Amino acid sequence: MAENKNVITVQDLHLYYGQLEALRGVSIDFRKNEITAVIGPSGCGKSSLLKTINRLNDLIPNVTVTGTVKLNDQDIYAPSMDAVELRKQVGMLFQQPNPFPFSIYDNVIYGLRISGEKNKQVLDEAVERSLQAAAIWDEVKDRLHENAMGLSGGQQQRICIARALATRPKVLLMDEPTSALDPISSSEIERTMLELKNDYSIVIVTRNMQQASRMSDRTAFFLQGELIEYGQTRDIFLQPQQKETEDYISGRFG
Ligand SMILES: Nc1ncnc2c1ncn2[C@@H]1O[C@H](COP(=O)(O)OP(=O)(O)OP(=O)(O)O)[C@@H](O)[C@H]1O
Repeated sequence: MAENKNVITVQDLHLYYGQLEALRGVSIDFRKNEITAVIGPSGCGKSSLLKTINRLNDLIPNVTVTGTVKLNDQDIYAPSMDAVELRKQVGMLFQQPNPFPFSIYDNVIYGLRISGEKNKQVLDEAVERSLQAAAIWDEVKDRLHENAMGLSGGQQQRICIARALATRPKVLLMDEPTSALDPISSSEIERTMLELKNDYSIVIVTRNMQQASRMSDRTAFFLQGELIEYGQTRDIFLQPQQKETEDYISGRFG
């Protein structure tokens, strides 16, 4: 059997906040070891899609989800799927870096500690491995027990990446991860992402068209809760098939 290249498979996904239909029958696959950019104007459902993939929408009252979302072959909405376990496999990064007000070390091991890991050697190794992968080890290795809130915004965001990586996720969801950062910190995060895609699959929501075009392998364009066009990033940017896509990426709306 051919190896499945998709890490996430979404089929006919509808998501309602009360009466409001925020996702209208979305079917999309995200490939392994690729960066996929999700673009579209404000309110088109980008964040809702991301939150559906690690079931963060479970926390919002009156949300209804229909359709299927699979992580490899596991249905993430199956009753047997534990949401905490899922979020270890599908990590998420937000616009504002959100480290906990603890030490750098305790931030990184957070997910391992809540799953009961107590072995100091295992935790120490996870901290070094994750901070290395998030490209911040050299900057913080001598201050692991200082409060993470004392770091710059870009450093905090890389601590959050390390925190997500510590549980060895399969997928990283990133919701505008650089939009609150200065240009230098943003390019550090971008460089980190390009290294991470060797080992992880990344889905990034971005409003920055340059970022989408230089970082991603594939791009998905959404409008009013619908997937309008999805394909190789160069095709979406150079030869969009839909007029709405062309209008959006050329800055005519949004
Ligand atoms: N918690 C919520 N309760 C009710 N409606 C919501 C909620 N979250 C999002 N919505 C609505 O769902 C629709 C899609 O919102 P979503 O945040 O997914 O869009 P987005 O494309 O990420 O927008 P933006 O680029 O502005 O962040 C919008 O109409 C929004 O107002």
